[in-house]
Amino acid sequence: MHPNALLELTAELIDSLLLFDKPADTLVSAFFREHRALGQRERHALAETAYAVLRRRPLLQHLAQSGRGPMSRRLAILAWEGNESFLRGALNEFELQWLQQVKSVDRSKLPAKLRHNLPDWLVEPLQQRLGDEQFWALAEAVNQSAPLDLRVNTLKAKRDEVQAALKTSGFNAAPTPYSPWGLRLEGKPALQKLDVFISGQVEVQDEGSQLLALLTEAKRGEMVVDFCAGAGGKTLALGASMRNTGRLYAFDVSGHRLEKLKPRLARSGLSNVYPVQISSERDDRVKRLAGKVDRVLVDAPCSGLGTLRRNPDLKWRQSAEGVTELHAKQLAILNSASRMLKPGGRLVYATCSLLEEENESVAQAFAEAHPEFELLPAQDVLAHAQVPEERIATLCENGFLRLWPHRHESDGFFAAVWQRRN
Ligand SMILES: C[S@@+](CC[C@H](N)C(=O)[O-])C[C@H]1O[C@@H](n2cnc3c(N)ncnc32)[C@H](O)[C@@H]1O
Repeated sequence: MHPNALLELTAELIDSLLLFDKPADTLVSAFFREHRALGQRERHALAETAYAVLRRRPLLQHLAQSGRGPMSRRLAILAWEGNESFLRGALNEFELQWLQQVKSVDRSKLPAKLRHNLPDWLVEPLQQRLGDEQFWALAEAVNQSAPLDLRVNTLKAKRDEVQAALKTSGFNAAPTPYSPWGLRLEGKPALQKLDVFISGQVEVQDEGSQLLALLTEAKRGEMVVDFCAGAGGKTLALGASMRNTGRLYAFDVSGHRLEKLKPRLARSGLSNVYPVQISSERDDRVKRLAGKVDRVLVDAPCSGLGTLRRNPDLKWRQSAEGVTELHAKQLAILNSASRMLKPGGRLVYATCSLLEEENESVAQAFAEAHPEFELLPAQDVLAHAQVPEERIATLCENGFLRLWPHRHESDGFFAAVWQRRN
């Protein structure tokens, strides 16, 4: 495709993303379906450039003011993530000079909000929690793209076998530092074509998500509920750690998300999973399981702010008011889900949010209302779960799991673990 045509298409995509009416990944997928002729490299440049605009929107909009022509084209030029000389082939004389001039701006002298590129409502709680130095490290980390992590399906293969098979196919992967199931790939190969993927030996799953399933420690023959299963990333990990025995219910209010679990289940070789669409957390099927379940994982709906590396649009689509509503929803789901546990049973509450309001504050409200649940320090649970002992301390704060993109190279996650007293 001619450079200018690709730049114009990129500007068109940016225009649609900046409406913020749908998730960016949904819009990008729909855009690629509409433009089937685009090659792999063109898609990469287009999507990465559009995501770069979402990541650094305040900075780029500020710098773009001095240019000419449609704003989305200026943003695409400034954020361009493809080949540099290809871009130059798309620019007119004015744009070439302008780009040169903008590149010479000393960005370290710009106001803080143009350097961290986060909305005010998010800056305050994060700065308060982390202090200045860590806050800036986090702001930098969430503006990078995330590595590609795989979880090895231990029902079908061992981690070192998959690592060797990937190497034979020309891909380098290293064991993840914390999860005993994880491999981190170099680059971003098209996995769908690889044998290890087709045969269900691996699934794509961020290392942080793997740690949530590890905290649940689902065992052979147990009755387990993944209460907010979605497309089943954690369900698959739980089913494998149950060695395909017992009963694993995958609940979710979204039938559409549960549908996406089906092909993944087929690849995984699991036959102990029962997907169930519930109407709400108060569904009769939830009530019927009261006091019967060994382990419940509540991977609650949340702001997703721990996944900003993958979903940078979330910082512009979420709000302080939205987070307050989520807190109430999370507590309601956790309360309902907790009733299913039998004495001695384990409850895990998790989010991929960075904010205390969705994390410690929900855990604290739950604990105050439920003295029948005793907190199990996350560091003790992780020590059982084959996470390397010497690394566990860095993963936990005040007895909770707390993962941060700038410290752990994973998405941001929180988890609290309780046991129901006898
Ligand atoms: C963080 S996502 C789950 C991701 C999933 N566990 C995974 O590993 O891929 C939260 C899920 O909660 C579901 N959800 C929202 N409200 C719910 C409710 N009241 N009861 C159960 N699930 C709910 C959403 O549909 C969404 O799929």
